[in-house]
Amino acid sequence: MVDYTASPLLELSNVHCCYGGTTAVYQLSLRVMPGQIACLLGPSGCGKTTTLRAIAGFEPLCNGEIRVRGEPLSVPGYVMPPEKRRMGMVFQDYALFPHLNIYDNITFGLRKLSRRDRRRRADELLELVDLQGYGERFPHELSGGQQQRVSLARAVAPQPQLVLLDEPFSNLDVELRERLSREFHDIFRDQQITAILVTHDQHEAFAMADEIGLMRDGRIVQWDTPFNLYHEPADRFAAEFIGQGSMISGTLIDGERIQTSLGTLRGSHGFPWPAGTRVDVLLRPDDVRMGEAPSGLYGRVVKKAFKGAETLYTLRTPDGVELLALAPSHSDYDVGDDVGLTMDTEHLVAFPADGEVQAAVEQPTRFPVRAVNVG
Ligand SMILES: Nc1ncnc2c1ncn2[C@@H]1O[C@H](COP(=O)(O)OP(=O)(O)OP(=O)(O)O)[C@@H](O)[C@H]1O
Repeated sequence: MVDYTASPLLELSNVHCCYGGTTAVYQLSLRVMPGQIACLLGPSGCGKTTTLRAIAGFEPLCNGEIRVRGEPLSVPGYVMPPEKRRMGMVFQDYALFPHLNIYDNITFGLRKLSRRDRRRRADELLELVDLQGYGERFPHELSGGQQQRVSLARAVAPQPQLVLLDEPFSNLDVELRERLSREFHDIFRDQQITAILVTHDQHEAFAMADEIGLMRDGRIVQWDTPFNLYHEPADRFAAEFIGQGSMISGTLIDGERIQTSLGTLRGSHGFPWPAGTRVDVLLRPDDVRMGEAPSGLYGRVVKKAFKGAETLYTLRTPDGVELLALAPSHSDYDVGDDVGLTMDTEHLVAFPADGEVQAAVEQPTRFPVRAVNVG
C-alpha cells in the first residue's frame, strides 16, 4: 500500500512550460508518494505529455520547480540532465531497438553489470513480465502487447526511482489494453514501483492509478482518487469527461432537497446555494434502478447496448428527460418497453445552471449524500 504519511517522492510546484510564446502548462503543482501510481488524464492537447517530458527532463520549465525526494531536478538556474534523473520511460510505440534481441534490449541500461549478472537480471525481469523463454527473440517476432511488456522490463531494469509511461497502451486493442493495464498495475504494486501514467483513456487510468490528475488547458482541474473523480467530480468538465451520465434540471427547495421532474432528490450534506437556485443534477447510469416504481416514475426504453454482464439502456420519461441506466443483462427489456425507475445515488452532485449568478463561480457540491425519491 502507498504510505500517504511519507514525504513525497516527486513534487512539482507552480510549473509552467512554454513553447515559444504559448504556455502549454500553467501553475501546475502535484505530489506523488513513494509506491504510488499516479495518472495525468485529459483530452488531447491539455498538456499531459509536456508535463511528463518536463519531469523526465526533456522539456525546460519557464517557471516553477521539480524535485525528487526534495532534491532539485529543475529549479531556476539548474536543470539536471535526463540521463541523471534515474527515470524509466515506456512509450506508446515501444521504442525497442530492432537490431537487438530481447535480452540485449532489456539489459541496455545495465552496462556496468557483468555479463552473468545482466543475464540473471534479464531472466528475472522476463519472468516478471511473463515472457520467460523470449530472450533470444527479436522485437519483430513479438506481438504488440509482448513488445510493451519488454519495454516495461527495460524501463525497470536499472531500478529507477520513477517510471514514466506515455500512452503506453494506445497501439493495442481494447481488450489487450485493459488486460495489460491491470498487469502493469500488479507489477508496480508488487515491486513497489512509483509510476506516472499519461493517458486520455479513463478506463486505463481507473485500472492503474491510485490517484488521477484530470487536466484541461494546461491545468489540473481535479487531483483525486478514481472513485471520487467518478462520484464527486469537481466541475462540469470533470463530470462530463469522466464516465457517462445525464444532467437533469432541478430547483433547490432548500439546502438538502432538489425538485426535479423525477421527484425530489434529497441530499444529507446540504447545498451551498439559496433556495430557488436552478441547478443541473448529475445522474450516472448506476444511479438509475430499473424495475420497481414506488413513486410511480416510468421511463420508456429508447435504446439498448449489450455490454456482456450488463446492458446500458437509454430511457425517456413522460416529461422528455433522457436517462442512462445500467442493468444486469439477464433482466432483458426491449426498446419500447415502459419500465419503473428509482433513483438510487450514493453521491448527489449538482451544479448551478447556466445563467444563475452562482454559475460564474461554479462550486461543485462534493458531498457524499444519499439521494432518495421522496416525491
Ligand atoms: N513542440 C511543440 N511546439 C509547440 N507547441 C507544442 C509542442 N508540443 C506540444 N505543443 C502544444 O502544447 C499543448 C500541449 O501539448 P501536449 O502534447 O502536452 O498535450 P497532450 O495532452 O499530451 O495531448 P495528446 O493526448 O494529444 O498527446 C498543445 O496545445 C500542443 O499543441
